[in-house]
Amino acid sequence: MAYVLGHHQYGKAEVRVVRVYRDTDPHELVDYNVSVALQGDFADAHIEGDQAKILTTDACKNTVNAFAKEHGDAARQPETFALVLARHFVRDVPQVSQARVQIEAYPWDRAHGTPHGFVRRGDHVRTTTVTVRGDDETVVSGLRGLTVLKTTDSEFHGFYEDRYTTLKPTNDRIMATEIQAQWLHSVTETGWEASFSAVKTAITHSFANAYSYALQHTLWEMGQAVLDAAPTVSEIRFSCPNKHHFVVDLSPFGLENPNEVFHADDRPYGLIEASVLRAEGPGRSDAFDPGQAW
Ligand SMILES: O=c1[nH]c(=O)c2[nH]c(=O)[nH]c2[nH]1
Repeated sequence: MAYVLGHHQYGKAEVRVVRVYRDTDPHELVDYNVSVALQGDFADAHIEGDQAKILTTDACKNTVNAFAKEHGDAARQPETFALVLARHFVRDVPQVSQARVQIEAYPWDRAHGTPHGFVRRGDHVRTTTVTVRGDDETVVSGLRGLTVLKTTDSEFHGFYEDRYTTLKPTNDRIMATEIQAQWLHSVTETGWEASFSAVKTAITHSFANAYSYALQHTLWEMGQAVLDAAPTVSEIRFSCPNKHHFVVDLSPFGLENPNEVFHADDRPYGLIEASVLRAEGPGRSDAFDPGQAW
């Protein structure tokens, strides 16, 4: 035959499951969007139309929902929930050789101290990508949608110029971005919530405090801050749009504008991406969500 089947995987994407812990007072909840991708002995489904080895994607969805009850404790953290799910698919379904479970976790805050009222927190989404292949397990945590801005301590000048370059150099500008980051752990067990919080704090602290000569420079500073703060993180990858803020020309109105009034442009945007990793650490590119622009 002239053709061979290349990479293939399948599963259920975006199972929206909310788990309420009613046996606690006050109630607690987690709110997840779970995607499962399986690899294994599935070529016959493509080539022969033979479904004998296909665990249905419907069963994948059912497993996610059932595990939210049966493994309620694990479900409290996205990383542990993804681990029990991925281990199940690999260990209990013989034809599955690799399971990747990705979870987006939507944070909720308790409303006004009530035991059962919540307000969805919109400042970021927490993410995880867990991959299990035999005994090999990788855990990547992440966040997206974390929008940050600083009103000064950001310069951009000295750049290469060609005949199409019109950008004016600046010694003082607004810098803003919507941070998307994923970081690889060298462990599969830790206090996931505390770990997430330490990384998020390192990112925002570094963004706010480190003097910036470019968004590229800020990614490098934030990456180092995370590796300093989290000894069990071996690599962090950033994908950050430069949310340009342009100084509005108020001279037609006889007004000066010393960096006070800006137009917040939404597109196009510079997209700056970088990975920061420990020099001695082994790279595990296969652990990361390829959905991020890598
Ligand atoms: O921080 C920046 N990095 C760039 O590469 C770039 N390019 C650009 O036009 N503005 C900026 N800002």
